[in-house]
Amino acid sequence: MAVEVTLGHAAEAAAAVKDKLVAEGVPAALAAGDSTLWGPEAQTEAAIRLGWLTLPTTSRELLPELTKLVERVRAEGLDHVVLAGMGGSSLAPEVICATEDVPLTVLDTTDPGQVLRALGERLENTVVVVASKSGGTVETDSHRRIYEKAFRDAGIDPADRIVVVTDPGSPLEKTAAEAGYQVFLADPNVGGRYSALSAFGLVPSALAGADVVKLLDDAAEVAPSLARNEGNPGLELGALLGAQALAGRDKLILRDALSDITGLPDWIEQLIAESTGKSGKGILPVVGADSAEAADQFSVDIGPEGDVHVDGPLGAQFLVWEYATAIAGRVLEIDPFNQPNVAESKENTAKILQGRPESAYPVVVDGPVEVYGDVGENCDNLADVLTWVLREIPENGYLAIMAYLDREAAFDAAILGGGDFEQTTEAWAAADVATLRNLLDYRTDHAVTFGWGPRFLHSTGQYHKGGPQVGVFLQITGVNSDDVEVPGRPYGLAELQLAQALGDLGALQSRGRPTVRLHLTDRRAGVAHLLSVAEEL
Ligand SMILES: O=P(O)(O)OC[C@H]1O[C@H](O)[C@H](O)[C@@H](O)[C@@H]1O
Repeated sequence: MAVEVTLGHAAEAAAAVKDKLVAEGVPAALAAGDSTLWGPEAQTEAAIRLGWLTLPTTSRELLPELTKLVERVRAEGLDHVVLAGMGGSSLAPEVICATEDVPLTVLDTTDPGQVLRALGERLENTVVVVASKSGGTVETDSHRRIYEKAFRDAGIDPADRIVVVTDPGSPLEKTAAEAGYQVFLADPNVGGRYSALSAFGLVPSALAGADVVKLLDDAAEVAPSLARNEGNPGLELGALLGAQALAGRDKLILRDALSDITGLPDWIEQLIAESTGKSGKGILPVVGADSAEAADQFSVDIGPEGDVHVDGPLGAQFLVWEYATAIAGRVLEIDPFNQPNVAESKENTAKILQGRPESAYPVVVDGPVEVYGDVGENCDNLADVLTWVLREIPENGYLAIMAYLDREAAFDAAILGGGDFEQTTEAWAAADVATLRNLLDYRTDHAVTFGWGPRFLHSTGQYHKGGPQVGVFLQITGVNSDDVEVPGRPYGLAELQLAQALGDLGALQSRGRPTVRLHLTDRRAGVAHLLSVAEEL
């Protein structure tokens, strides 16, 4: 089944951009892997970043070894699959498994409570995929160390339970070889966010029980159309994204609209934000909003409905969105394969971990919520602070909420509450800090994004620092009652989590953008207070 892109009211603007791309011979050149399409400065990187175009075929080489691994894991009754991976090393498997409704525990967090929950769940039946292209990502390295210790403490040999996916020659490949872990080497000519159909997408998904052959088949079916000038969904979509951004509609509202796919917007968010958000330009994906409300926004729905929509099976969607993002990069004249500003927050975090964060004093304390930052003088309570934050958003700007908390904490509240489906959903929303996005969105026409830290650092984090400097940043941290030591490191997850939050805050502040940190001195009460204040604004 192919992918259908319906452009609705946006068709005319996209057509002009598409005609230019066709006249320049771009569709066939991109499909053939031409690394010159993004200009001389981008060429060296592009030359080693176009391997995703052929993954629907080349990834099949992995299947025999992967099938054997799946059989072994099944035979041993290991039915709790944990994936430790950040950004491009976990976002695709999360969508694949959610879509196929097979359970996968994704660890892309440094929240001690969230990691403890995963550790506490059926360790004796657990297999862990440690996925990192670079092999040096601090979160994933920490998770590997933590699970190694947990297995050893339980009398389990980590070599029986840890599977590694990485690039050839990475430090993780070396560590894995020394430890005797099974290693799947990924294609090094594929960047992290373009790696959905590589070993990074396939290994954890197959272990969790997803049909990865179908994924490759669906992608292979759409691949030939990507060389065409007409009937090329990647070209249509790329021209649309580029045309909208050039016209000032650079906030992309992404919605799941009655598709069979669950959660694709979160994967697209990383692909588009990291690929386009640089050199003061870019497209900001907004996940969770109901509709485009302002002149700088436009909506694309995933599924068969909506004015502008993209419909088709998941494997094909991956390839089409990757192609479209590369096309949008050409239209916007940026390099869609680098992420020049991601390292900055990581470096700040490393510095904070080496020293001690400077102690700061809250400018406002409102119940279980402490407020840090340069908020206006007349801010006496949380309501004033939130109002100030909303007023600071400039024309064509946006608000980014970034929560370094436990992504699953609200599930506990919902389960504890009992009740039917509706009551459970309500209890969950009332305890989920992500609900703040909807509440603040309701108070402004500007785009409001929500990201879980440190997950978003590997996604929209690039855009916030490298894209147009029109963001206002609301960071949320919380007290940790538990901690998890990171074996072999002088810090635990709680310290790492706070250092990541403060490291990114520093990077945003250095750009002169308004930044506020809300610190919850009691997490549950803090979230409840924050939501009730936002509701009353
Ligand atoms: O797979 P890894 O090397 O661990 O990288 C995980 C993530 O790290 C960085 O933040 C990159 O900007 C992302 O594109 C990448 O997906």
